[in-house]
Amino acid sequence: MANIQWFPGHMAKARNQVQEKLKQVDLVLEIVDARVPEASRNPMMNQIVGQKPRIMVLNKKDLADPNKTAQWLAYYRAQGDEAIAIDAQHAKRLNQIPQLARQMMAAKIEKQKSRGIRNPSLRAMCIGIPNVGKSTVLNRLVKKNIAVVGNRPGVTKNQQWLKADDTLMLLDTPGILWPKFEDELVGEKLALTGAIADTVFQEDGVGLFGLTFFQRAYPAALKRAYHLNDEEMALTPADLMVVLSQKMGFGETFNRAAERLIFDARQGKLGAFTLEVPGDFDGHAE
Ligand SMILES: Nc1nc2c(ncn2[C@@H]2O[C@H](COP(=O)(O)OP(=O)(O)OP(=O)(O)O)[C@@H](O)[C@H]2O)c(=O)[nH]1
Repeated sequence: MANIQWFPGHMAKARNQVQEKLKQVDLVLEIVDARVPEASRNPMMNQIVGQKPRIMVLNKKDLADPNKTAQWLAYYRAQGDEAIAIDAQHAKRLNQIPQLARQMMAAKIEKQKSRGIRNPSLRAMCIGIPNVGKSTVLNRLVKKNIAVVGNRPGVTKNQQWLKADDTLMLLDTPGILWPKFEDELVGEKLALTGAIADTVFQEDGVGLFGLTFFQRAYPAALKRAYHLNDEEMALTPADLMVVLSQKMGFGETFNRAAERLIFDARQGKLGAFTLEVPGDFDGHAE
């Protein structure tokens, strides 16, 4: 959907940078958006991370469907990773992450101690596609506002070592790992959640995608948010969009209703939602 011609070259560069730095760390904190845990990953992430121990951090859990978050946590644990769901924006502290890192790496810590290292520390790299909340997570972990937080995808640029506590050092992503947004479904999911810039997608397509999804997966929330009756709820998504547009006072201008629906979904007006579930990345299975 998006005209992103530079994708392959940038990706190779970022992948090499990450792989180089991975040699310096004991484990990886992979940050994803809990609403789109798979769509918000770089398509090469598993190859890039390889055998490094990993904690999957499902961030923005406040915006995600708790039942589906539980399914994703179980899924990642079954794959051999550790997994945790957090709300980095509102959490005061994120002590669970260093704790989990220490549990995972207990054998290594013991080995260091047996070699006489009194205060062994772990090194972790924090990776994730733009806008999943890496900077917010890092800020919470180091308890200072060091990393630059922005709501524009691609704000994190420089790399630095940060101290979470005496036992955990953190490295920010050295490059930008983009999602697979040349895949239309992935692009639509990322656009609806606000992970990609508004300039690279068409509102009407993304709005219709969102409406179709909410009609199917969260009908009660949709009905409540726009005061829809059963008859309106039974319309096709395209016809329902026209009804919404009229209700919103936009006449039959599809675009503005689509834009508003995207805005409302991102703001949480349609409730907490998750666009995909393990084993069915269309997100429709319950
Ligand atoms: N609701 C909610 N918003 C969050 C959470 N974590 C981060 N955000 C918001 O998500 C947006 C992106 O957060 P950043 O920390 O800048 O994301 P990033 O991954 O560092 O992004 P880049 O700098 O683009 O790589 C900001 O508006 C944050 O306030 C969360 O747990 N819940």
